[in-house]
Parts: sequence; structure tokens; C-alpha cells
Amino acid sequence: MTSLAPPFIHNFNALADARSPFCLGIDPSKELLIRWGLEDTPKGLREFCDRLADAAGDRVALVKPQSAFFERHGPDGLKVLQHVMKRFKDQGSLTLLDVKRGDIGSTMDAYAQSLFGPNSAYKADAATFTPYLGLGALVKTIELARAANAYAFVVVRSSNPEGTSLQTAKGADGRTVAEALADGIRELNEQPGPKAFPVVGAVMGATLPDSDRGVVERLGGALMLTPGIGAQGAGFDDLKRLFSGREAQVVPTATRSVLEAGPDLASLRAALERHTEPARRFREDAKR
Ligand SMILES: O=c1ccn([C@@H]2O[C@H](COP(=O)(O)O)[C@@H](O)[C@H]2O)c(=O)[nH]1
Repeated sequence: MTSLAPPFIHNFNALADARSPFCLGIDPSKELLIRWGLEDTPKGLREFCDRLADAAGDRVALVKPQSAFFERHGPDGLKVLQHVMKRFKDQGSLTLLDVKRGDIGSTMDAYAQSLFGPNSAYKADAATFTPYLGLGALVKTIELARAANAYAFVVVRSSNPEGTSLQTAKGADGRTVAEALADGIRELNEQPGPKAFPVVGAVMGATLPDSDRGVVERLGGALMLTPGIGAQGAGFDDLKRLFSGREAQVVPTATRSVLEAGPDLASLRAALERHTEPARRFREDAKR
């Protein structure tokens, strides 16, 4: 299954420089479909996605459809998910499927094939994973991602307040769960070999307190996907607070704060620009 295409990290960096590092989340909830004057059906879902793709054009490096909002419409919803991923790929964006898979190793192999393998319905460029059955259970997934030149974002510190007590609990060696995960991700990315490029990133909420700077430092060269901007209360200033010095590794993402501007195309484009521009300026800071 080894792919000859350039690795995700290479493609992302090129697009982030040419467009913006901003990752557009796609969560077509019932509320949003109704707000856009659409039916809460696969037909409405497809119209929503097509309109969003029209608005986005070639403005974003990466899109992040949340699988749950497509799965809830059954098999026809999954066809729309396939369709929207292809549409954005055709517009030159990379696709990150937000599915947060996490299971024992043997099941993870099957999930990895379903996301990145030759028979995958989605052929995602990247996907999200949860590590609570152990980072070790994701190792084969990461090998498959590496072979396919894809990328795995592992949840380390989520944007929601409910995650904190679990993610900051300390193990016997004194490290928090998040610190131990960050060390494990750095080690996975530093493994030598013919395809020795970073293939594992971290989900690190933009809502996190300053005390999480230490986790950021442990991550080495991993990309950091930073949900929490907009609807969850964080802003682009929080990126400076948490990730300064690591600007080139940050993938700012937001969903509702863009989608709520629809269905009008001009309003959607303006909302998108309110996210792509500060994300681009933040990345530029790394070059100063
Ligand atoms: O820690 C995390 C990881 C993923 N998400 C996802 O982001 C969107 C919500 O984004 P908004 O910008 O708040 O609308 C949704 O798909 C979540 O599953 C997250 O919020 N936090």
C-alpha cells in the first residue's frame, strides 16, 4: 500500500503557505440545515456541502468533515460524505476526516484501512484518533498512515472542559496523561527509516490554559490541530498565548463560527476570511 505521493506534511505546508493554514470544519447539524433553509435529509445535506464548497473555492488548505453529522443520515449520508470529500479534493484542499477512532490494535488496523487503504470509501488525507486504549494500539494505524502518506491527529488535550481531569491525571512516573502522550507522539515522529517524516499530530484545544505550554513543547515537530476558536470561546490571540515559537506547526480550525454565516455566499466568504486571514498572519509570525 506504499504511496508515491508526497507526504501529508509536505502538502499541508505548501497549501498553508499558498492559501492559509486554516482548517474549515464541516458539521452539518440539523440546526444549521434548518438555519440555511434546507431539509434535514441527505438532499439538504448535499446542498449544504455544495454551497460551502462553492463559498470556499480555493481558500482553505484543509477541510474537516465531522463524520457523525453524515452518519446520522444513514447510507445516503455517507454518500454525501464521500461526495464532499471528493469535491474539496478537486478544489485542491486536503481532507481530514474527524472520526476519532480508538480501539484495540487489531480493530484499529481495520479502521486504518477503512480510512487510508486502497478500498477506502473516503481516501482521507488525515483522520482523528483517540488514544484511550493506549497510544501503542495506534502504532499499526500510524504505519498504515505513513505508507499511504496520510496523517493521524491524536487527541492529546481536547477543547472541551470535560476532558481536563482525565487528560491531566498523573501516572506513576509523575507525567500527566497528556505529557506522556506528547512524548509518545514525538518518539513516533522521530523514528528513523526511509519515510522518516512526521506522520502523527496532536489535537490541542485553543481553549487550554497556559499550563499546557509544557505539553506543546514535548510534541517536537508534530502538527497541532487547535479546535475551540469561535463557538467554544477561544480566539486567534489564544494561539499566540499557547503556541508562540511553534506557529508553523499550528493548524487553526473552527466550524460553527464560519457555518453560521450561511447560506448567503458572500457572508460565508466573509466569515471564512475572518478565519483564514488571522490564521495566515499567525503562521507568518514564524518567519519573522
Ligand atoms: O477537542 C476537540 C476535538 C474536536 N472538536 C470538533 O470540532 C468541531 C466543533 O468545532 P466548533 O468550532 O466549536 O464548531 C466538532 O466537530 C468537534 O467534534 C472539538 O470541538 N474539540
